[in-house]
Amino acid sequence: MSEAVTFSNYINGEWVQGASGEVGESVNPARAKEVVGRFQKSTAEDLNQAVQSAATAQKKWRKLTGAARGAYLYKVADILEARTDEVAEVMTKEMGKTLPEAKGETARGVAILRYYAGEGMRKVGDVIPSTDAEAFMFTTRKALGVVGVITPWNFPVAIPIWKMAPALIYGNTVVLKPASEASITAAKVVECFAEAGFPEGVVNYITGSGSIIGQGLADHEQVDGVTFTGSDGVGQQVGQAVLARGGKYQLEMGGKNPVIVADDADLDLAVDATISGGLKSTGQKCTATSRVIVDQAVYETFKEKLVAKVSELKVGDGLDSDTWMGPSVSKGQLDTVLSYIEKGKEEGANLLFGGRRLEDGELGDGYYVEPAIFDGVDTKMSIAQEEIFGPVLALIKVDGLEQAIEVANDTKFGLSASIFTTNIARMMTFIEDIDAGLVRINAESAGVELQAPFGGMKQSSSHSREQGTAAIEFFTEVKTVFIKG
Ligand SMILES: NC(=O)C1=CN([C@@H]2O[C@H](COP(=O)(O)OP(=O)(O)OC[C@H]3O[C@@H](n4cnc5c(N)ncnc54)[C@H](OP(=O)(O)O)[C@@H]3O)[C@@H](O)[C@H]2O)C=CC1
Ligand SMILES: O=C(O)CCC(=O)C(=O)O
Repeated sequence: MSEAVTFSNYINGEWVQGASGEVGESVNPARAKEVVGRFQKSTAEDLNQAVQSAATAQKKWRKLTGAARGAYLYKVADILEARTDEVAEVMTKEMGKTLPEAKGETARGVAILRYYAGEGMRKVGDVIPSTDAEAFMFTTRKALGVVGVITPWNFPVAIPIWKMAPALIYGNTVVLKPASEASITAAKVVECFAEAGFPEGVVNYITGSGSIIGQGLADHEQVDGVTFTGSDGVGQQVGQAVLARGGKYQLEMGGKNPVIVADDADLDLAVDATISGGLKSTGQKCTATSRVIVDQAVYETFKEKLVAKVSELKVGDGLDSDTWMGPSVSKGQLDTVLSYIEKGKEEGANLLFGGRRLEDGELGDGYYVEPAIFDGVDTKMSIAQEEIFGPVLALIKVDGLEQAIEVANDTKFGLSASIFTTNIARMMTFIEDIDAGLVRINAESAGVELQAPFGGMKQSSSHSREQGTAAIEFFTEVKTVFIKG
């Protein structure tokens, strides 16, 4: 075993080892022999302790004023900001995104913490006129209680924070179970919470397998709400388990996000946005562009420009300053991407560019794949329907906006969608007819603003929204109060 640090669980204000004594390894996808850190393979008994400590702490935590809870979040923000370089480097080493992206994500985490710290001072209800002249009616809100937070590896700082910060500000306590592949980055985030001096039990962090700890949170009677981001298969399982015991759940799952390039589009802008939206973070975003729906009048020109620019992208270790795109997060994810590339070819699409595993020199130690561009894609093909979570762009030729929107909507997902056009009537038609929670005009499909609602239609989400003021809807319940004098 190498000298990599072993991280403990954080339960009831203390860093504690799991009952099994077993640890898992988190490796660097850029150099798979390098262990970034070790994490506890926790048991149901450990989980029970974490949930108990959260349940006990919640009674006092919810009695604090919003301003007092916000003061803790402001402290975490300052601590995380001061540790940005360290946290970002661990993130790049652990899940592969480039260092500038990792720093940007950490800065986003800081901004989210400050936003929700401020929410502690904002209104939580409304006065509603009663039909009784002697009565006073208003709404107030109550925290859910204990919230289970199950997060993926692709945004290992921003996603845990955009779930934990609103949970905490509205008076809930939290048990975080991060993705095993990003457990070490999550531990760094939790260190910032620990350093901020939260009362014991308010924030708990427990690592281990999804099927034991994640499923255990979904099944646990004392966990009042579960917020999940990850694959649609696991999301549905989590939702059903929580629903079966009468708990509240929120699911953020996959995407198969289209960009439409109309015949009047600024093609250079559309090419840049397709590349940024589709290939940044190695295509591992639920908001990543994966279907590129181009009007036949500009198809050939757009395709040439796209291939020319993608062929210039440098793939390598995210820590190297000249790297544009890092590795896939794991061997499993790389294999998934490569298998979709094979499937695309088998189903008759034309692999126009890339799509090979990169193994020359030092790249051979990591999980690298060339960005892939498919031409001649039919909307029924697997690469046009299933979430790949890799740097694969599927070009689909259409004739006019009506067909473009029809193709764009022809999927079970509905997270984000963008269009490139200079025509305002087309923009309005797109806004009206596209089935997506995030509608983007002349902008890439990825990238969300923390103060705005985030979530999708159809099978992308549980028809709920995260972030911004929308978060209060999940993390609290409304009480309608009627007072008669
Ligand atoms: N919407 C998004 O942002 C994301 C989508 N994905 C999609 O999912 C695919 C697979 O990625 P993967 O990481 O395996 O995603 P998963 O859905 O398996 O993992 C997401 C989180 O759920 C946990 N988990 C796993 N199994 C269970 C379970 N039975 N009950 C409760 N929690 C569980 C995981 O823990 P553990 O890591 O320990 O298994 C992790 O914390 C990707 O290829 C991509 O298509 C993935 C990540 C993010
Ligand atoms: O586009 C973004 O910045 C957010 C993406 C996201 O939430 C995800 O991939 O899970």
